Amino acid sequence: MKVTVVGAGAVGASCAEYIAIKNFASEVVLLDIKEGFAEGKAMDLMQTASLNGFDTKITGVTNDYAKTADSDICVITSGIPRKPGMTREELIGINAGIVKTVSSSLIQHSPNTIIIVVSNPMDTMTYLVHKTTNLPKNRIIGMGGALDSARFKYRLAEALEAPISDVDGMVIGGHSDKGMVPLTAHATRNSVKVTEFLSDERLNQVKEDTKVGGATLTKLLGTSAWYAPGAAVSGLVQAIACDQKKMYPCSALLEGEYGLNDLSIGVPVILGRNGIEKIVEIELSDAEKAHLTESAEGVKKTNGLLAL
Ligand SMILES: NC(=O)C1=CN([C@@H]2O[C@H](COP(=O)(O)OP(=O)(O)OC[C@H]3O[C@@H](n4cnc5c(N)ncnc54)[C@H](O)[C@@H]3O)[C@@H](O)[C@H]2O)C=CC1
Ligand SMILES: O=C([O-])CC(=O)C(=O)O
Repeated sequence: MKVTVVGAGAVGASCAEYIAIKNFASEVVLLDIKEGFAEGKAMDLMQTASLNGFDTKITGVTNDYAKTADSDICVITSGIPRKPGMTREELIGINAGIVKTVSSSLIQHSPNTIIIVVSNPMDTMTYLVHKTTNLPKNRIIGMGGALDSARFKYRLAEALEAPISDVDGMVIGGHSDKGMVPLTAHATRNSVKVTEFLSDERLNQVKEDTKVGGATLTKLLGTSAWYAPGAAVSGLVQAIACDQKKMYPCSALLEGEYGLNDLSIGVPVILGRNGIEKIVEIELSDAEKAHLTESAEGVKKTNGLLAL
C-alpha cells in the first residue's frame, strides 16, 4: 500500500506520522514544493521508526511526481493555512490553483488513485478536483467531517464530564465556521441520547464551540491546527487501505442525496477499498435539514468563485 501526501507542512507531516505509527502502509511519499523540506521531514520521521515501532518507509521529494507513481491513495494538504481572524473561504484565491495543478500531476502518475482533499476551503477544493479531473466520484473524498466529529466528541465529553470513549456523535455539512451541522439529537453516551443529560442551552454551547473549533485553535496557535487534522486523515486512509467499511462523514459529490445536487459536502459515507462505497442517507429533523440546506448554499456560493 503506497500513500502519497502532498504538502509536507504541519498537516501533511502529522498525517504521514499517524499513518506510519498505525503501521498499515508499506510506503508513504511526502512531496513538497519547498526545496529539501519534504526530504527533511521524511528523514526526521524515519528516525522515529525504531522509537515508535513502525516499518512504513517514509521518503521525501521536492516536486518530483515520478516518485509518487502508482500510489493507491494520495492526500492533498498543499496550500496556505488561515491566520487568526480569517475564514477558510478566504484561502480560495491561492489554494484553488495549487490544488488543481497538484491533483492533475498526481493523476498523471497514479491514474487509479483515490484522492483525499484536505486543503481549504475543503468542500470547494474537493468539488474543484471533481470538476477538473473527471475521476469517478467514489475516488475523490474531502476530509472535514471526521475532524469536526472528533471535536464534537471532545466538546460533548467536556459538557458531560465523561471520558471521550463514552461519547459518540457526528458532524455533517460544510467544513466552515457557519456551515457545520453537529447532530446533537443523534449524539449518545453509551447509547443513551445526550439530550437526556444536557440542557438545550448546554447542548447549544457544545454545537457552537464545535463549529468554531478550527477558528479557536487558529487564534491560539497563530495558524491552523495539525494534530487532529493529521489523525483524522490517517483514519480515512486506513479505512480505505484496510477495506474497513467504516462510516465517516466526508465531503462527497452529491447527486440528489439529501435533496442536494452538484456540490461536494459532508455526509456520512462508507469507506472501503473503493473509496466512497456508499453515501448513507440518515433521517434528519426539520431543523437539521434546514441547517444542511443553508450550509449547502454557503458551499455553492464559494464554488461560484472558482474559474471552472
Ligand atoms: N480539511 C481540514 O479539516 C483541514 C484543512 N487544513 C488545510 O490544510 C492546508 C495545509 O495546512 P498546513 O499544513 O497547516 O499548512 P503549511 O503551510 O504548514 O503546509 C502547507 C505546505 O504546502 C506546501 N505547498 C504549497 N504549494 C505547494 C505545491 N504547489 N506543491 C506542493 N506543496 C506545496 C508548502 O510548501 C507547505 O509546506 C491549509 O489549506 C489548511 O487550511 C488544515 C487543517 C484541517
Ligand atoms: O481551521 C482551519 O482553517 C483549518 C481547518 O480546517 C480545521 O482545523 O478545521
